[in-house]
Amino acid sequence: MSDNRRSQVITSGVARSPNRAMLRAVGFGDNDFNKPIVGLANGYSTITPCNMGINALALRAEAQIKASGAMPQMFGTITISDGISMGTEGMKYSLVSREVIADSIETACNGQSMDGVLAIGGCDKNMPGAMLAIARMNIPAIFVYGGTIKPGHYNGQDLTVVSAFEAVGQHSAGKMGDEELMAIERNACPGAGSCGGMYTANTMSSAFEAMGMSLIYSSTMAAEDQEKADSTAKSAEVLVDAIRKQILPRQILTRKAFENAIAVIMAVGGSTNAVLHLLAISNAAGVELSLDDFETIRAKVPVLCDLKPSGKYVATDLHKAGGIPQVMKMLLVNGVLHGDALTITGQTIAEVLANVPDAPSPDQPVIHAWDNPIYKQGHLAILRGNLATEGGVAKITGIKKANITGPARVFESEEECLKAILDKQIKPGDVVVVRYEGPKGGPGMREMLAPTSAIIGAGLGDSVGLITDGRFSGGTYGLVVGHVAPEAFVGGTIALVQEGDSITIDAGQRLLELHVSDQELEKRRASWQPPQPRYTKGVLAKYAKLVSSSCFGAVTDLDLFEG
Ligand SMILES: CC(C)(O)[C@@H](O)C(=O)O
Ligand code: FES
Ligand SMILES: [Mg+2]
Repeated sequence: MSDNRRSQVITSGVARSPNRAMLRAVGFGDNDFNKPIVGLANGYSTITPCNMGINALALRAEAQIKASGAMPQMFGTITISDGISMGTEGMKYSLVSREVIADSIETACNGQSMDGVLAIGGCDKNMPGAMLAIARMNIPAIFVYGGTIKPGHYNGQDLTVVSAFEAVGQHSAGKMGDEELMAIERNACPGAGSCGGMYTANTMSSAFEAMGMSLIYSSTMAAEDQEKADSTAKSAEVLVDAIRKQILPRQILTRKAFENAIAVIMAVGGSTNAVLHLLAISNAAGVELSLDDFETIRAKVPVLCDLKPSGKYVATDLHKAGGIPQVMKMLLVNGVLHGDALTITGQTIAEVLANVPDAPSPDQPVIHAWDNPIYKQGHLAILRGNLATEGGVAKITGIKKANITGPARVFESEEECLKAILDKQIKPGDVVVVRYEGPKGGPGMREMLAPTSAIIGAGLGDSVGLITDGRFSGGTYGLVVGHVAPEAFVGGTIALVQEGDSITIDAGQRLLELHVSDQELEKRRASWQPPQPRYTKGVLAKYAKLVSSSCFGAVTDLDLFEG
């Protein structure tokens, strides 16, 4: 079978003469029509440091695809930078952009019968967006991460953009002056690359490396380093080879691959968004995966890496300490990683990791030894209770105790909540509720980074809980529970909470409970009115109409033609 098995429908036979005429105009010669056509989904954008270095990588990939005997066809994919839109109405487009990116890559590749795709992305949604498309299309594919930013420096501290979010909280709490705030702002983001801690972008790049869909070591390389460009070229070569061998994404994206990704996310202390994105990708790949699988794996996997947001180091430090392969090898030798899962190179995970030492070097502080973890179990816990019958996701890091019972302080939006924190209306012991920020209600589950950073900045991280039907940034930590489902907009119990009601968050018991009698809740439910949708036209309205519960990944194509 030829390597251009898909693209021959646009390149061969008399009837395709007009198609070939078009392709000749973009550089095809007589000998090129039997070569595979490789889509190059280029996430380049100048709006954000996360994606501004990607065009150079895309050009490198383009040259290598050609050199490897295939025909690269570049197209752009959009990006929404959470760091730019955070805290504004625009942030509602963030999760929505994941679907737009997936839809656009699927549309470009399937609409033009491409034989494979190399996707390059930098910011949070580029990665899951690309992987959704890859899983849906099931054509040979590889993901190339644009790379992490290097840390900024100020006063002997390493900075990331989240330092600036936390500085706002400290500034409002009167603990930081204007000058220091400005110095942090000026130094937080020193160049190109995705937000530098173990935030969402670095979490998802690590997950994809663990799943075998990116080359090893590639997910923690700095965007600006030469090795990033070299690894991009290598990725292009590996992809063309995978097209020849017809290694398909669904052979790689198996249940074992998802379990491996979850294990790595726990070990590195990754973002809550990974829960949402892996559920979404499993839906696209046709793999059974549920919230409970995260709990099962969490029980077996310790947090090994001391990384921001709650830890000390950034992704480039993890890279120097041995990167994701070192973490994976530790998980493998301790029996919590599937070594027989396939990678895009055609080798198994165990084969790819063969030369990685079983234990990390004792001369580095980032990756702890297996028997000296940061936390004995994973940090992403799935909570349930009358407030979250479809589950909620807690991130338990950086706090002294993982439970709180206190009075509800109810806010109908992120803005209202942030204002109350900055106005010092939130007191130790309070449980903040931010609702109508869910997949349908927001729509789009905004990330509550400004309120959670303001809580940390005000020194309330250990004494105030926060629950929301929205999401969190990878930069968030504290006593926080997101993805609370069912969401307020569809009449979930979170909609029925009243100011002053008692709420328990207990990560140890995995409980999220509203202490109001069933009878009283029934009464409240009977008088609850669904609110008007915030958007009735355009992409936010389309998303709100189609989107599933967060417990299925907040996807737009869950059961479109069922029942
Ligand atoms: C702005 C950030 C840090 O990128 C955030 O959006 C995240 O999810 O990690
Ligand atoms: S805003 Fe792009 S990775 Fe953080
Ligand atoms: Mg984000």
